[in-house]
Amino acid sequence: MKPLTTVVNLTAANACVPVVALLDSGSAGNFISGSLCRQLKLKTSPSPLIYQVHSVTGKPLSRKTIRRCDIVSRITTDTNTMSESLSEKLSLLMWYFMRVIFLFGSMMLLSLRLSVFTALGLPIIWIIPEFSGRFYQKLSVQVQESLAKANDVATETFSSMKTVRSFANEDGETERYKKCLEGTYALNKVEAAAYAASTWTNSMSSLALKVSILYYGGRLVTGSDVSSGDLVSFVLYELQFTSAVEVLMSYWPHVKKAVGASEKIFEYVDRKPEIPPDGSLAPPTLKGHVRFENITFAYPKRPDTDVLKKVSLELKPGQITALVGPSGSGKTSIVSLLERFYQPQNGEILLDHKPLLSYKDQYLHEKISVVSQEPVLFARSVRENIKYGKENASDEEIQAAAKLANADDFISNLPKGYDTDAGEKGGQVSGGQKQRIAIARALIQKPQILVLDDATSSLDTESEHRVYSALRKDLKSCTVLLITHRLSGVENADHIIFLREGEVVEEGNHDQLLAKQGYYAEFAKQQNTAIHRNNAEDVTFTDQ
Ligand SMILES: Nc1ncnc2c1ncn2[C@@H]1O[C@H](COP(=O)(O)OP(=O)(O)OP(=O)(O)O)[C@@H](O)[C@H]1O
Repeated sequence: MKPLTTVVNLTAANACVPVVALLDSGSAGNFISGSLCRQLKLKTSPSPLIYQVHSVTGKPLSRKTIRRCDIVSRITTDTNTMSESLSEKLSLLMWYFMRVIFLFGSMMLLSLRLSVFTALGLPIIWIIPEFSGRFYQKLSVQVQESLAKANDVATETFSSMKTVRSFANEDGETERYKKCLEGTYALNKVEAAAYAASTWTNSMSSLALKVSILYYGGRLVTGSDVSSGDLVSFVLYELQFTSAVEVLMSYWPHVKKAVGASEKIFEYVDRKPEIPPDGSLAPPTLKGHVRFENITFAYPKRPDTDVLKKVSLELKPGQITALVGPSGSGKTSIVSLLERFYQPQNGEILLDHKPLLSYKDQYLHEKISVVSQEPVLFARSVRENIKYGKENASDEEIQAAAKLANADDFISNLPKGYDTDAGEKGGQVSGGQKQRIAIARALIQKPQILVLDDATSSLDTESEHRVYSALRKDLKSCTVLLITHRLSGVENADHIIFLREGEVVEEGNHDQLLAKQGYYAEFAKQQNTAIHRNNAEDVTFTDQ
């Protein structure tokens, strides 16, 4: 790893350089690879963001919520520290340790008194580096944390570049990044000073020991207790001995640090997820009948706020069930529970009359496909995006899924058709096109339960209608949960559940709910008013 100061000097010059520099240096800026995650068997659990943050010495710093980037940089830093120390420094430490033993034995053969005198002086060269080492170690943790923070800012800025630019806030972000780097730089200077001071005190203490041995040895020679030849041999051995002890001293903090880092890594590996382990059920056929029974749920971050209160609902196979309600009423939370990302505090979720908990996690995620409002596409071709998760899908299957999602026409009109690059996070296709590719990606899995969480919000009414008609025709036995704010979508549903402040307040079909003149009727009225208002505005605009 390059010295940190080099990294910081590089980073100060240009906002783009540091990321590269940090990545190259293999320091906290590195991203953990998926394979490493798998090797460490890290579970991306629902409450993924709650971890205990530890210093590299393994002591808990505080129980707080940290971001993914923090976890990523912490794990990469710790794994780097551990692998470096174990591969190189531990073997050197063992070699020097054997050397110290051998040299001290030889010294004892030459003069027992001088050897005892040397041994008495050893604590001096032990204690001073121990204290300076602790201080240095504390500082290096701070430097790593500060680097991780700077890296967070860079990552966030680059991944939201469009938003940054549209608010003309490039300078603001550069300033934010600069401030983080300045903090790191300041810490680096202190770290460098501490390093110099500890090296200096180490050398001075061992020099003091050598001088005292020479003085005491001289007196022993004068008193004829030791021959001058033995003293010379002893001093030669002692020089080797102290330099070996110095090397041991300098490597010791690294090994201690590696022990702390390894404790942390194994703590992650052995971490017990806050949700109960999954079951073993993976039946060959699944009907897709879902029941929520008296579900009460609060997010771990806000344990006092129940977002779902005694919710009971049923999703039947072959039916489209629409979940409607004001923003924040808990619709997406229901999906998260169905995906087993969280565990409800009370109540039970049943899938085909068996507790959701008894199913294998992977099986559940194969059988349940969720398309969200802002699906994530990968920077690969449209074809690769559609067959994501089903790598062996044939071209015919890809096209069939795209047709179902009403995406085939626009994909065929793209410059390279299905081989057109979707761009980073799907940046080279429109919002509606992105949603249709995501729906095709979900459909190719042939899920038994399909959840469309505002997944057609960017489609025009005509395209939306075509998607629903195709779904209705093709997914006859599939359970569809449709979350939408648009009346045009809800009207396609067989059953409608109205959620308000975490409670099911009404359910039935469109006509039944309209007749009730309750919340749903009000929702429909508002939608119609909005449509009329939009139409009127369009007319006025055209007149002008
Ligand atoms: N990860 C979270 N941690 C804590 N609270 C959360 C979390 N996610 C959502 N909430 C809160 O839970 C409540 C329900 O959110 P949810 O996303 O389920 O609502 P929604 O009905 O899907 O809203 P929308 O229609 O706007 O998507 C909201 O008050 C929200 O602030």
